[in-house]
Amino acid sequence: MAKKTATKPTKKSATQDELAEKPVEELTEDEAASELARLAAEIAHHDALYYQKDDPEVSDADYDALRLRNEAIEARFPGLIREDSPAKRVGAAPADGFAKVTHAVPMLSLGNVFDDDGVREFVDRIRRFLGLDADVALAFTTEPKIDGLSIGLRYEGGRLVQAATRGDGYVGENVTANVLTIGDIPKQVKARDFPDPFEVRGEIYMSHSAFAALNAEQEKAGAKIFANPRNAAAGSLRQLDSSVTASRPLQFFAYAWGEAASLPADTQWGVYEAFAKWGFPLNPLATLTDSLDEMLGIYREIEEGRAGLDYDIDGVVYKLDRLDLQQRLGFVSRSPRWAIAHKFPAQKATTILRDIEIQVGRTGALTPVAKLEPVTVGGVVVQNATLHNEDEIARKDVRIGDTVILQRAGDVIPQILGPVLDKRPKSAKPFKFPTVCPACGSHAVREINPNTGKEDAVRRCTGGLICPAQRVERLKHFVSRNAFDIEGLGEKNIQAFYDEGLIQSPPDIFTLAARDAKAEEKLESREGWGPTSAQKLFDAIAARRNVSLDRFIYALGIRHVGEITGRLLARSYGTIDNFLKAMGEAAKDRDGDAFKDLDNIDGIGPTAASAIADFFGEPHNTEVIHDLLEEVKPKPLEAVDNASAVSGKTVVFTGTLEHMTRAEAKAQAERLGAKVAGSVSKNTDYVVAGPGAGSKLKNAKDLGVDVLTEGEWLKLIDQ
Ligand SMILES: NC(=O)c1ccc[n+]([C@@H]2O[C@H](COP(=O)([O-])OP(=O)(O)OC[C@H]3O[C@@H](n4cnc5c(N)ncnc54)[C@H](O)[C@@H]3O)[C@@H](O)[C@H]2O)c1
Ligand SMILES: [Zn+2]
Repeated sequence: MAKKTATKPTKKSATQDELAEKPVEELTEDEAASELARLAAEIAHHDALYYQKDDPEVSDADYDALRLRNEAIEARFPGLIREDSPAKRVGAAPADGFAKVTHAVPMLSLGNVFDDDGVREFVDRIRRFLGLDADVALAFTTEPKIDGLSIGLRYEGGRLVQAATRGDGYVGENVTANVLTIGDIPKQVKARDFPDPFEVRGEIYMSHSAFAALNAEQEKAGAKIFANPRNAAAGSLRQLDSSVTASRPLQFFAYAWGEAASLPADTQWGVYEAFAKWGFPLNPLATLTDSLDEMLGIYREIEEGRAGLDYDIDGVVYKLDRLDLQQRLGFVSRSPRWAIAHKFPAQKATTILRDIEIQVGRTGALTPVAKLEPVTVGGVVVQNATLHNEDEIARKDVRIGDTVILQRAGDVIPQILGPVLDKRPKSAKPFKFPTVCPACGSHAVREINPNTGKEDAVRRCTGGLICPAQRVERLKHFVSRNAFDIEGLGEKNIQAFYDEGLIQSPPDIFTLAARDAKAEEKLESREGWGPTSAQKLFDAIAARRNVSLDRFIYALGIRHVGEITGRLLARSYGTIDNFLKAMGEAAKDRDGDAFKDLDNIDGIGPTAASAIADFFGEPHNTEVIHDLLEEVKPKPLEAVDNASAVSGKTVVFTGTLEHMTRAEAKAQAERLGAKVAGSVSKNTDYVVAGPGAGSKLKNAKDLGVDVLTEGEWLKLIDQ
């Protein structure tokens, strides 16, 4: 187990922050190298969140700014371009859980331009590359750039045999079972001229209406809310269970191809026509033109019609029509020379930030929401915008009363880019993020990630059992199968009893029968209930008054305490009284022995240890537990052998064991009443050291702890 170190948040050093702000022209070579390293790491981090988890933590605009800065620095210092430069990469490698598919033809990205000049240069560059004069007409297809995720569909003998995501462009994820559930995508193409094999490529997307319906359902179920239709489409497609994908309405447009035995035409447009004939959906706004002015005109038409479309688009893609010329032009780095995306500018507006409201989610996360003077951005009235989290507010230094710049990009939730400093009222003070939960008054804390030593961006309420924002979810967890497992008290009944005020917190469950006996309106007279079913429920509840200690601990819903940790805690502390006493002390003093012992339990990491101490440091929680214990007497996990020679002793195993695995040795020791710790301290009674034992053995010797061989240990426990 990783030892707990001083977990002060490691703040980015001022120099690194300053560096990030420095104009590219002023960077020294050393600074540029360090900036490029930082950008490579930061962009890789965002790519993993965006492409693998479908859960970005910064807006696309912020992400694009990182990429642009990387490009600018690379352009000035070409000698410093890194092997792992983000400019050379596409997407992210496949996530775990999916089989990998190597693309026969790489699936790359597209270059971007942001204005008419960019498009002009793109066309000029093509002419220069091909050595064509300005009077030679060049035809281009124009079509909306769909904001979804690309997919490669491989057909053999006309049958869809494999579907793969783009991944890192070379290796994608096999999502065939999921794609088979998408109605838009032909599973079999009978046409005789359909190439064999043939890989059709295009975009999978989710419509606005489907997205809104999905999020409404997710919210009802307390599940993850998707930031935008793109994330929802990607999250829905990249499911390990294809029945989940089947329940999400995904759609498809074809616009490209990969490996092909032959092609039905020698132009992009000709292939599109064949796609349509074979039954693949083509975007109805796609057209063909041979004039630059017309391309730009079409761009504007599509941009104007954008708000009326039922799906997100973020630009227009131009592709050179002739395939022989595409072939000659080829690719540069991560994009083709013969195609480009003309991106729409993000829609921006300024307005006044009236207030910052803190919402508490069902997991206790505190989210700041900007309350704005209503303003129209891109045809939509906006009154709320996300501020993501505490650090984001501080970084952007947005204050209540500020005039702020608002942006609605492909994202459905508008973003605040920053304040207009000239318009800042004198009275505006930096926003103080609350450290108590606005819903229940409990402490709200930021966890420390033990791997990075950094604070989690999210602040969470610790009042799990009493926080109204979290209560129902906690109650559902409390009665769930691996916790109290009360038959007849499932999620539906808990919700109903909660809504009616019958059960507000766990102790109420156990007073239900007594209250019902006195009540005028009895449970049995409710719709769907009767005397038998009511009595059955009361009996089921009564049967749980002696639930085992591990279930009891797990039921409390402490963050990072799952069933296994619940069991470890129950084993280590034996009785509820011991446990509560130790946790009370651990909560009071993070440097004290009680906390160290907790942190030392083999299998409990520093994150869980802190979360447990936070939980018991919150008086609201201990009050609920106190009330609960008036009703419930948790029983120790399993009879441990108190008469054994090692009962009550603390033992540490280290090195290789020969007669049993580490897990077996641990379980056996615990059965005999010993505590198994992960590291050696002055409280350790025995260290059992096998071959290869290292620092623990040394610590034991330094501290004068008894060191046993495996054989000596077995003798001691009489096995
Ligand atoms: N917020 C974040 O953390 C984060 C992280 C990574 C990427 N991003 C965002 O993702 C985007 C970059 O992703 P990218 O590398 O996939 O590039 P891209 O999405 O800008 O362009 C390439 C993609 O466009 C798609 N496309 C849609 N319609 C098309 C059409 N008609 N013809 C051809 N291709 C079409 C294809 O899937 C293709 O792979 C940016 O918008 C970026 O902001 C955001
Ligand atoms: Zn709360």
